[in-house]
Amino acid sequence: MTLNTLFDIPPLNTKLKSACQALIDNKTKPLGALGLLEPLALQLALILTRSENHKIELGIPQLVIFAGDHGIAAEGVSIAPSEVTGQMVANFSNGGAAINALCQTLGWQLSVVDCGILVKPELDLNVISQRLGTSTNAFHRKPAMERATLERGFDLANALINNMLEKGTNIFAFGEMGIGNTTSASAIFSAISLLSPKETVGKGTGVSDEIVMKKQALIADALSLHHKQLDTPIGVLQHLGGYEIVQMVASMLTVAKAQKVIVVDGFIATAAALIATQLAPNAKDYMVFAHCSGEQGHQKMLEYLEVTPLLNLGLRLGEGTGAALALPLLQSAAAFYNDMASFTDANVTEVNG
Ligand SMILES: Cc1cc2ncn([C@H]3O[C@H](COP(=O)(O)O)[C@@H](O)[C@H]3O)c2cc1C
Ligand SMILES: O=C(O)c1cccnc1
Repeated sequence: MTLNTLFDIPPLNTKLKSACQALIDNKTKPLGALGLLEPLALQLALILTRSENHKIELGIPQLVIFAGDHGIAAEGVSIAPSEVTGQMVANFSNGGAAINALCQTLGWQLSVVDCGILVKPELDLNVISQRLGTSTNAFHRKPAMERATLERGFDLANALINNMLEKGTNIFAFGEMGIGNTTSASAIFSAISLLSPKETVGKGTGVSDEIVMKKQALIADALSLHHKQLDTPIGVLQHLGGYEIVQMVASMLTVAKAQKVIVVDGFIATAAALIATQLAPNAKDYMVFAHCSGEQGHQKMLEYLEVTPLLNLGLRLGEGTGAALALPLLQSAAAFYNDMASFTDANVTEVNG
């Protein structure tokens, strides 16, 4: 597969827009009274239905966690060493992480993908192997990865998601695990937005102010080292990204190309969404932004993308937790769209003019 085949994403079926909006407006409630659930229902209808008489049918939702290790972690940019990435992968497989508890409660199907972590997971773990290496290069010294590695990551993720699409999945969320990956996500955001690292770097797992300054300095070094290669989204991803971020970008593009729903998680997932939308602007139409995380920089990233998140719970975990939590809101939007009566049907006096 060449990368470009994923950039050609069909626009939403805007011919349906006024009919679906009218259907929402004619339901027995004051205009707009269901708040953000209303544009959410409209978006779901435009993605998943083919006429205003059709219901929104959400299938079994699929959450995929992509894990990868980062060379930059050796600079001490996190509260944890890189080994914790692999330990958490085992924890996901054994059902003991926050995301397991949420998926279990909310009904997400969960898959875990090793995109390239320090030590290969034990064979008895339920982990899909799509390894691109053992760790990226520290990006303040070298490109995070080779271009061919990025392309291989696109192929692997594309094949995995196409397989899930063939089973009928129409709602996806992507989580990540990778010690040091908030530094990578901030670098990506700075390279694309041209905001200084001071504005894009936060505390990640909860590092000290001193480490925050170190993260900023490492990113500033990387931006100046690679500046000639940062003028395309693929250049940014190759030089500053991570193996898990590459596979998230490709997965998002694959889902958008298939015209299904992507629920976007926190800071790192939104950095992947940022690259995906730079590569294919129409991809944004298929994305629901689940939440604004506690990571400083996430709100600015959402503003840069001109999107409104559904939740603001101060989460700062990743793993797909924020995306998982948004599922009941998507289900509620579909439920009111599918099941509420119109003023005419219910014999209620039309109040919306
Ligand atoms: C035990 C543990 C579980 C996690 N689950 C997600 N993350 C989150 O923290 C990491 C990013 O933050 P930073 O850039 O500061 O390393 C990612 O792995 C992310 O998924 C975790 C981090 C830890 C330590
Ligand atoms: O917003 C996130 O996704 C996030 C924030 C801090 C650490 N890991 C993830």
